[in-house]
Amino acid sequence: MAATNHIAATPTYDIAKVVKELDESKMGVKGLAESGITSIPNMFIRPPEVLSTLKKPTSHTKKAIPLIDLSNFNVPTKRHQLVELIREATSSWGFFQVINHGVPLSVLNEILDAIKAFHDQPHEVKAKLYNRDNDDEQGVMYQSNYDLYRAKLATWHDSLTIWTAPEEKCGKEEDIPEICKKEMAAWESHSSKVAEILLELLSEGLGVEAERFKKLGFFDARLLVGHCYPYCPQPDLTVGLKSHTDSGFTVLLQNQVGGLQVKHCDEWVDVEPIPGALTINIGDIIQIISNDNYVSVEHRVLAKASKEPRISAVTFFNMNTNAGFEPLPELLSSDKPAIYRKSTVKKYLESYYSKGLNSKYFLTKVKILLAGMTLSRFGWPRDKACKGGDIPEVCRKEIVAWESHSTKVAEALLELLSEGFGVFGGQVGCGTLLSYCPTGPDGGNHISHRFRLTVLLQNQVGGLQVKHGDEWVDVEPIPGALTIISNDNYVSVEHRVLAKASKKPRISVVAFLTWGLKLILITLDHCQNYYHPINQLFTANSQCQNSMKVFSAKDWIASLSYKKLDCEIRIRRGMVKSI
Ligand SMILES: O=C(O)CCC(=O)C(=O)O
Ligand SMILES: [Fe+2]
Repeated sequence: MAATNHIAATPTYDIAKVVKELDESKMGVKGLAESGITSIPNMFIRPPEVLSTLKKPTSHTKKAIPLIDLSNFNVPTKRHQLVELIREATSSWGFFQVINHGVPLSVLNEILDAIKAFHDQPHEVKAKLYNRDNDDEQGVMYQSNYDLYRAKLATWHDSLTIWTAPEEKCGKEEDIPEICKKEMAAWESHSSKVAEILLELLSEGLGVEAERFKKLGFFDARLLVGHCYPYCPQPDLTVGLKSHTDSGFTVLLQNQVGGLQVKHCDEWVDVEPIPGALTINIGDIIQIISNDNYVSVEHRVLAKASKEPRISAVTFFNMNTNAGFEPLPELLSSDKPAIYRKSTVKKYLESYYSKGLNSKYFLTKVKILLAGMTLSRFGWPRDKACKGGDIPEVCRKEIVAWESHSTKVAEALLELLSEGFGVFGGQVGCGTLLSYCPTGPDGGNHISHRFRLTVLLQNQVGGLQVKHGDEWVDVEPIPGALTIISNDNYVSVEHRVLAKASKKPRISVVAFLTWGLKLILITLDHCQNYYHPINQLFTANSQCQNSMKVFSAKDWIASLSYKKLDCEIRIRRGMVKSI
């Protein structure tokens, strides 16, 4: 304990070492809290961009996740209304609370008390159960921070986890701690009944047969978790559980301490503890299966300075690791094509862990690409050029202006590149493409077009991604910025556009020319953040590192004499480096 604090104060802080120390001590964060520390070790301190979101907004009308009364679920005349309420809640919030769900209050109180009693046991008792199997989680495990080694930082919680299905992962009867065995069994059986009712109602909400989710195997893998979020001396510097999404279907019971928050319209909304209520949410795989009719929403738990710990009992319902999933065919039509490709739970889990529990990353990976609507106007060669009068009047003036401006940018860039690379000749053609991506995928291929240089302007919706190594990286919308994409003679940069559930369509306007390098972002206005996307795109060992550059407007204008940039390009002999 003292060692951990000592390390926290040392300037050369070896996070991996401290994490290992905490793990090997088997004391959990509860042990740490009880050791009398007044400040938390550095490994728990979240970055400023997270800490700034922990403060409560001062003047908002308080939002709350939907609260749904399940008493009528078996009344045929009321069922439709209930289905609608649940459909609405799951499509807009991804979360809701239920009351009158049929689980006796005594069962709820007993499981919370039993989980607390488990965590309250002396260190020596719990330490015997403390184990970590990062590769194949199964059986019964007690541990602090189940993602301790995968996540970059630790959070303020300890958990007891018990697998109850499938058979081969199941915790052995004798391994389940006596202190909560009976209560865990009752919680599992009752939470499963609630899950069964709700998965039926969710199926009906999609207009598919009531048993659909059950038949897909959502009861095949079951995990019970008893979380404990103990007293934290500095709750403003860390979180109880970091922001994440779940994978399948989750039934959660919390005690009265609170701290669970759900992200809704970019705001963190408290899930207020309601005596007797259960909190329900769907995860990423259900979002995919429902073809985005239901949304999987980020949530987190705040750390608290309350003496009473937050306790939660959670049952996760999932498909088996080897199961495949894809948007339900019943939901698809030419108007509503599949938004996601087929995948497997195994791939989902690999992606989840490889990205430090970033589950949403998987959704972008399996998202089908959009072709969108396109309108082309080719300025060159002449035989391909459409006549001015062919351009729809609604955007004629603007397209002509865009074409002239983007061509100037491109020409200046081409001259620079030509000088820098020492290549001349070839034909400079220009085409303009307006792209509008409302809904609907093309089911198709990543774009890697034949034009040498592309000048692209996008609105703030985002969705453009560039392939960098094996990863798809977002090209963040920056107000006033143009994105330059190019294929050089040898390497072309694959890029694509994601489908979005945003109400606003993605709009982009693109000019294609024949020459270029790989990817450059030019900011045309004063934008403090123009390094951000480029930093994301850079990694130490990538080819892209040598083929991208951010130009500020100032640099760009200054460079029109071509001296400064030209010099830099020449030095790199054909490679453009970052500034
Ligand atoms: O303890 C809680 O309320 C949240 C738990 C949770 O989100 C999880 O384990 O995935
Ligand atoms: Fe969760």
